[in-house]
Amino acid sequence: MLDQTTNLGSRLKDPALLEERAFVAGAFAEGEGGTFEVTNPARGDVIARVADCSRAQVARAIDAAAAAQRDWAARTGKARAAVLRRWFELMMEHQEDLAVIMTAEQGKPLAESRGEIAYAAGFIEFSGEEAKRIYGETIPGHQRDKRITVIRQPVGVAASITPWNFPAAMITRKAGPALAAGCAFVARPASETPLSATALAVLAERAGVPAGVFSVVPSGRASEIGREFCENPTVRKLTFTGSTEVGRLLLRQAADQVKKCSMELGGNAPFLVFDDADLDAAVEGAIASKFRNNGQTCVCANRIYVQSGVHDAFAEKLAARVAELRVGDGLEEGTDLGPLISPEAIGKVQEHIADATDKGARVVLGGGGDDMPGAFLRPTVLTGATQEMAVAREETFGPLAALFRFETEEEAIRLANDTIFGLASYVYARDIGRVTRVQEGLDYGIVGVNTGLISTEVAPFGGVKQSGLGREGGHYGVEEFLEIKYVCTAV
Ligand SMILES: NC(=O)C1=CN([C@@H]2O[C@H](COP(=O)(O)OP(=O)(O)OC[C@H]3O[C@@H](n4cnc5c(N)ncnc54)[C@H](OP(=O)(O)O)[C@@H]3O)[C@@H](O)[C@H]2O)C=CC1
Ligand SMILES: O=C(O)CCCC(=O)O
Repeated sequence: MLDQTTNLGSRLKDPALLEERAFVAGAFAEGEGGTFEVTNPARGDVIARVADCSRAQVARAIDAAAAAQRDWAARTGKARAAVLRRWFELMMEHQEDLAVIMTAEQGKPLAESRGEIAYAAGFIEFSGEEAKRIYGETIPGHQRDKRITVIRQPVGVAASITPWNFPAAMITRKAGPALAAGCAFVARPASETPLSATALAVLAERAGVPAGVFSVVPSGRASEIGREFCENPTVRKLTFTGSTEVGRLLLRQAADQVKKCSMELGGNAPFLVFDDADLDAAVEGAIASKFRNNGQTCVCANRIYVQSGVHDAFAEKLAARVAELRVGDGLEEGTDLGPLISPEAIGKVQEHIADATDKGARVVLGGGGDDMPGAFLRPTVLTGATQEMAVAREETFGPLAALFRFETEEEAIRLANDTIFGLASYVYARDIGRVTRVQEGLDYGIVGVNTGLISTEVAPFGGVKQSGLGREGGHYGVEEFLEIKYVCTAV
């Protein structure tokens, strides 16, 4: 173990949560592929060497899941709920340690990491409660001697591939509902952020999740593990969060076995501010949405459309608020914006800024050229953005607030929908008729009305168009892990 790892461990009340091994079939194990390095994006130093699971090791985790699932699925919903409740409680008891681990590997400020742990634990809690309510149905028979019943059963072994931007919540948002439904689960975390996942495994074991029901297989070989999940017939459900590009690839690979898939893919969220909006609230909403996780979420406002009558006032207020945001190491209290996940991620933001300014946009604050070391980037606000710019077509995934001007409601809806994506969208207005028309006109899976924060474990999160398939959260999330069986009985 490296010095920095030891240092990180010494910050924890429970150093056993800092786990570099994989969790396969109920046991912590070294990686058959050796190890891969995890770095702290705020400093660029190596903080851990984590087990690099081989494809064969992942196959064994899948076999163990299949074996463990039979008993897990046979338990009552109440019994599964009790285990999930304990897992939730342990996450909250260790919230601070889990947050420190997350910030060290991901970079987000501690306050956001604490928030993510509560959010992540919420999925385990909520899904566990839903385990008791996996109801069937009776349907009046189509003939005098026929009785029709519908039952819901677990889909089988589920496997996940998740990104680095929410190292805990993207796993629990899938694993919680899967376990509630009676599935066993194999999680492959992003190679940048495996430590939050292995810490979850430590707590799952302590909570009494049976051996094999939840495995964590970190690996530096994403495409190999993706192939195993798609080609191994024991995996009946693949659930992925990440880029649309990788989502498409996994869908193609999963097609050969007609595997059930949930895909939570890229976004390009429009944030509409109308003339009648409460401007101060709209500015706060834009800050919350745009700069959460330093702009690195698929629901971050990517295109801020402001109606002409309030455009200049909004731009001025927004720039003033953004100027107050403190950039720094997420482990230091008071930091508002941590580093980006990697120096490469900075490149994409800078490209978007350069492309926009080349095409006529004006930088109001920031600008991307900076002498800060590491993966840091000061936030930028620019005006005069248009649909032709890269920032209008692709998600920036960074701290760039691009303002577009519009005149009419129809134009705003048209511009907002002018994208292949359809995950989250936001509207600030006070006229109830306008709000209703706009929320109905937006081709998105999620609409925030007069709020910039829409994420919660109780609601169905997911997108339309190329933003994905399926929903996560609430009872909808559990349904993604259930099959419907119709039974026709002659009496
Ligand atoms: N919808 C969302 O929430 C997210 C969207 N994105 C978008 O994607 C862009 C790129 O980010 P990035 O992190 O590279 O996203 P990716 O889609 O590449 O990565 C997401 C996950 O998929 C894994 N992965 C990558 N390639 C494959 C493959 N061939 N088969 C199986 N799994 C694979 C990654 O592994 P590994 O970590 O080893 O690369 C990671 O665990 C961002 O700028 C953003 O626009 C990114 C993250 C989340
Ligand atoms: O960006 C993502 O990966 C989606 C998760 C965002 C959220 O849950 O709010």
